[in-house]
Amino acid sequence: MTTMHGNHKVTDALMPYLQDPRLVRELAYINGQWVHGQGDLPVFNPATEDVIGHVPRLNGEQATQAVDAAQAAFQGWRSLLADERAALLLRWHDLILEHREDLATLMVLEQGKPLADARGEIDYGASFVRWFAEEGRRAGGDTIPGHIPGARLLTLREPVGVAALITPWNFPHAMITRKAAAALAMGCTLVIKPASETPFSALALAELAERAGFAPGVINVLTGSGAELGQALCRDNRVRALSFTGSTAVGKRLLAASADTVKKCALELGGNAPFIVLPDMEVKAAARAAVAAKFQTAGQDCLAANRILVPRAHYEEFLDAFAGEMARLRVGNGLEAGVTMGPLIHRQAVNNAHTLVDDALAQGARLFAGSRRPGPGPRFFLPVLLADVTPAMRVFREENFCPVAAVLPYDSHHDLLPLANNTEYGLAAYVFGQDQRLIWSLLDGLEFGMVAVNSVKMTGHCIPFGGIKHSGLGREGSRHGFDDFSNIKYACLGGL
Ligand SMILES: NC(=O)c1ccc[n+]([C@@H]2O[C@H](COP(=O)([O-])OP(=O)(O)OC[C@H]3O[C@@H](n4cnc5c(N)ncnc54)[C@H](O)[C@@H]3O)[C@@H](O)[C@H]2O)c1
Ligand SMILES: N[C@@H](CC=O)C(=O)O
Repeated sequence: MTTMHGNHKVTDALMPYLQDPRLVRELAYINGQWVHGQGDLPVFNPATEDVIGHVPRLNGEQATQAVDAAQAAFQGWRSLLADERAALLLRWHDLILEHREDLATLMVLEQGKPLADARGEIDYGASFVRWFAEEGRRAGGDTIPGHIPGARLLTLREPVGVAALITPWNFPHAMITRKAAAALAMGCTLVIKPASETPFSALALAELAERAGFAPGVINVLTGSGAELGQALCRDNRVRALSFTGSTAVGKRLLAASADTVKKCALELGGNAPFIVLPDMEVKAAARAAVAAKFQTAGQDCLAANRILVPRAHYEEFLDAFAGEMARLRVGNGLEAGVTMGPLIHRQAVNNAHTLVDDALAQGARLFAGSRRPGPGPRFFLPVLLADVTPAMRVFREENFCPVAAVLPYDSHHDLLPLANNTEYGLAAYVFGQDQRLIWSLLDGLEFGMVAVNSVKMTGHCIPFGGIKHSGLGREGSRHGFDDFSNIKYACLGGL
């Protein structure tokens, strides 16, 4: 059922939750128009499995129409002064924060994370919009001390043109703004394809961008099958940059599909973070940090501590402390006060979690704490602590992306780098301890794009976020965030 708000159809399932129901858009956004598709896709609340709304299933032809619109808008957008683009971005930023509560509530309803985490993501996502609005004012080129008599040498930093952004469901707001803000500030125009599980966060961003005054075609949002729409965007030669955040498997397919059109490809892919506890680390503090690093976003986080390495001398003590901290987690509907861990995104994710635990137990792991009983709904998985994990187990080799903690002992610090680096992934790693010599030895030897020492919090608008190996290409945020959306043009002015 729906209710009209002006010319705005809003699903009744969401009405009671929002101050501004017009933020809910059940249509895709192309060239400043809200459009239907070839049928509709349901959007589910993962905590209750209620259908909270529908979005259109667009086809490849409509993806091409979106690229048409972005291409048509590009010259006008890039020709604005950096200050003019910045003003629009800051207006968008302000509108996002003005609607923080509604955006966070909408995120809980479609993604499931606790409301406090959703509010945090809105703040995190908005911080990229402000950051790149300001950085865009300083994104110039260089002059070069020359080697050619009578010539002056310089570089110009130029927007690539139309950028396609394909984003995941686990951070349905911030993974869009982290890309979109950099691309827009640089002068690119956008075609955004959010995850089908969480389209409303993306469409609400488009609604607020429209209110901020972005011209038609500058920002376009497609809804529908990732495979169909993604392929259309990859094949389109006018799309000059593809920025993808998602699984390594899909990222590899998109990289291959972009080869024929030689696009700039930025890939933010999966992780398999080691969490290293050094022998001089206070055990209870290490356990508290490890629980926070493991169960953030119910483990559905690219930065989640996937493998926890503990010195054998403190092993059982750590397991007890970890179990005690894990027991404090409150699993439930993200809208309920006090809930600290929500559901997984779909039933398949729950099945995957059980399969990982079964595989580990079959190979000798210990179920040290936690329960295999059902949670408060079909998409819930209660936290589990596995001890005596080995590199032979899937829970060690794969990105778990669920609330299953995998802990293993080590005997010597010489074991740490071989264990930590024993993965195809290379996104993030954690080290907790005081021995500076050992910390620096690990910092030098860890094959990861980001290393956090004595801190679970590592991410933010000002840091170069990204991985190496099979965790991706490129960096988002920081001053490096423009690289994936710009080209450097060299100019040699001779005969002077
Ligand atoms: N490195 C990072 O910054 C980062 C951040 C968040 C999530 N992730 C990773 O994302 C993964 C979880 O997100 P997910 O389940 O949405 O990933 P996913 O790869 O299944 O989907 C990501 C996006 O790609 C689209 N997609 C799916 N198949 C496609 C195809 N064949 N062609 C084009 N597009 C396609 C989806 O619709 C979605 O929009 C995890 O591996 C996680 O580690 C990484
Ligand atoms: N937590 C990550 C998102 C990955 O899942 C971030 O902060 O970017």
